[in-house]
Amino acid sequence: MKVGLLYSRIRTDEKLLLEELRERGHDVVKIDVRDQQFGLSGSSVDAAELDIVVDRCVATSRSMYVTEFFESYGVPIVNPPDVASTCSDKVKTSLALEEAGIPTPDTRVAFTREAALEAIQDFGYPVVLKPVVGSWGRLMARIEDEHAAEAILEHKETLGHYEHKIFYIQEFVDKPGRDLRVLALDGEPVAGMVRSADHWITNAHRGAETEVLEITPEIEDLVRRASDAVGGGLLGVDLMETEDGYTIHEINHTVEYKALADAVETDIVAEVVDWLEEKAAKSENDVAATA
Ligand SMILES: Nc1ncnc2c1ncn2[C@@H]1O[C@H](COP(=O)(O)OP(=O)(O)OP(=O)(O)O)[C@@H](O)[C@H]1O
Repeated sequence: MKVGLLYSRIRTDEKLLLEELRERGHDVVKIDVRDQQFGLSGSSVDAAELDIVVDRCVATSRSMYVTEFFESYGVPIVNPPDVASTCSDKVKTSLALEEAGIPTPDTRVAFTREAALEAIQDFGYPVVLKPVVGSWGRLMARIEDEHAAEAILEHKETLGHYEHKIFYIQEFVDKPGRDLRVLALDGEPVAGMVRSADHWITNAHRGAETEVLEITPEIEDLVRRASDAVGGGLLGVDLMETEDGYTIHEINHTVEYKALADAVETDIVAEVVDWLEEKAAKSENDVAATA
């Protein structure tokens, strides 16, 4: 198959994917989105010759728009723009999970400092404030008291880009020093890891320790439903443990899998490529059936 790889930086994740695709004899067209222009009916890349496109842009802004273009050029894309749009925005993700009846941390959004402070006081301390669009735990705050709340809200309102004036306030989940990441392909869990840290933000790239997560039927069911809720695809579903069971706080649409690949025995990159092959073949069959 001929695969278009959209990227702006080749990380280990992309290297692993490229290696697996090439080992299997697939033709890969590397598309550095920084060098391209995307027109309404086509770009300098011949989209018609691609069987599938994989979006690996690090910047959410690029990922959001470039997926729109390739979908409009009629190429199957992983992940499609509607999935990127929901997963890249914490408000949309929270609403999608809630609508699907999936446990997710209680969250409120406010647009002014005053309204945000009221919401924070309703939750009580500690409370979590997150940017609506963001990753790697950046610019997240665990707020312990009113003085800190006032200062952070003032800073965000005064110094922040307009997106930072959307205050996304979330209950603090008193998790046991770890969270869980499951990689899923159209809802099917491939592998999972536990990320443990002394810090309340337990992201792997911040140095959390990782170990294999046993995917229980309960986790499998939640991951499948969470994936369906945002439109499926190649996703990283993040869960936290609470006294009342799991809660899902995040679904990543350009998921990094390097840490997971290191933590588990499963050859996750091979599984991803198997799945891409199936997707490309299915799309070819669908086209043939309608021709
Ligand atoms: N409400 C919460 N209560 C307690 N801890 C939380 C809460 N929300 C997030 N965390 C911790 O912070 C980490 C990062 O949170 P989140 O995934 O929402 O941010 P992110 O910037 O989207 O990170 P990533 O891109 O790595 O998924 C989580 O893995 C978890 O350890």
